[in-house]
Amino acid sequence: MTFLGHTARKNFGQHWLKDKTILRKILEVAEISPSDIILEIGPGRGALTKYLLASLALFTYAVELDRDLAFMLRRQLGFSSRLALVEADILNIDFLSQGKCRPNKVVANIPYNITGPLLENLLGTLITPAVRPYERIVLLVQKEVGERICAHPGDSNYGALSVRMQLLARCYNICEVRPSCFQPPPSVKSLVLVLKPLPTQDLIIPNLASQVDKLLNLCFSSRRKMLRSTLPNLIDRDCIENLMIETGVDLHQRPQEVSPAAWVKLAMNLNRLSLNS
Ligand SMILES: C[S@@+](CC[C@H](N)C(=O)[O-])C[C@H]1O[C@@H](n2cnc3c(N)ncnc32)[C@H](O)[C@@H]1O
Repeated sequence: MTFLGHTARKNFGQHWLKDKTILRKILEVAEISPSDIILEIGPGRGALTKYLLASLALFTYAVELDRDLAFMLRRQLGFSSRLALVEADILNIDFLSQGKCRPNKVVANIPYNITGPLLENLLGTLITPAVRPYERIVLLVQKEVGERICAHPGDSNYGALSVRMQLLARCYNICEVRPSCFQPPPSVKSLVLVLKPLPTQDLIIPNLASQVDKLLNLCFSSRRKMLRSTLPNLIDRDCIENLMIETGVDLHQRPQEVSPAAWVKLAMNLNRLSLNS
């Protein structure tokens, strides 16, 4: 697919969003107000950027890796005093540590091949979460990944990613996006995902987070086993009954059935048991 002589680059995940209903939906769920400073990742040919410029947003940073597209966009939209077009790899930029003019929201149709590191860049990790997180992150992601992030205990796709993400942010699956909404169409379905990072006071402390991390790695590596069969790798078999009573978590469950809050309770008690021993 060529745009002003530019052929879409597969390795940069270039799929231009052309469906106006989806573009409007993204803007709607971003809930943009006049004080918002937006970060757009990968403006590409500017489909979403134009909507952001027409919105109430105070200012938009658009970060594009592709030099040719950045050049074309600068010529097309560079007149706007409410837009800074940054030619860079988003993974090398830390907007969160900026001062007063830092973006407070992210709105983007991202290249799917960098979803994992990008989420880490935007939210931090369970052990080292972003200190002053974005208020709201609206992303188009691969449907399968978005569904895993938003999955509930008991869903077939609920896993360690769901728990880690839900302990960092409220996660909402807004709507599915068909491949035909893009040009060229990607080979996978997509969805609009909204993440509302939790305020710092609702995050778990690093010590506890590393225990949760350890628990998730251990238990989800044997996802068919009941917790009471896996946990003796971490604590004395004799403590299992106590752990069940003190946490109220049924250890006959498999990891896929355990809620994020229950993982935290388990980790808290494991921390205590290991301090006592
Ligand atoms: C899926 S396209 C979206 C384009 C446009 N926003 C749209 O909706 O039509 C992803 C865009 O991200 C850019 N991109 C890829 N990797 C990037 C990175 N590491 N940093 C910044 N931009 C990147 C690509 O060049 C491409 O323009």
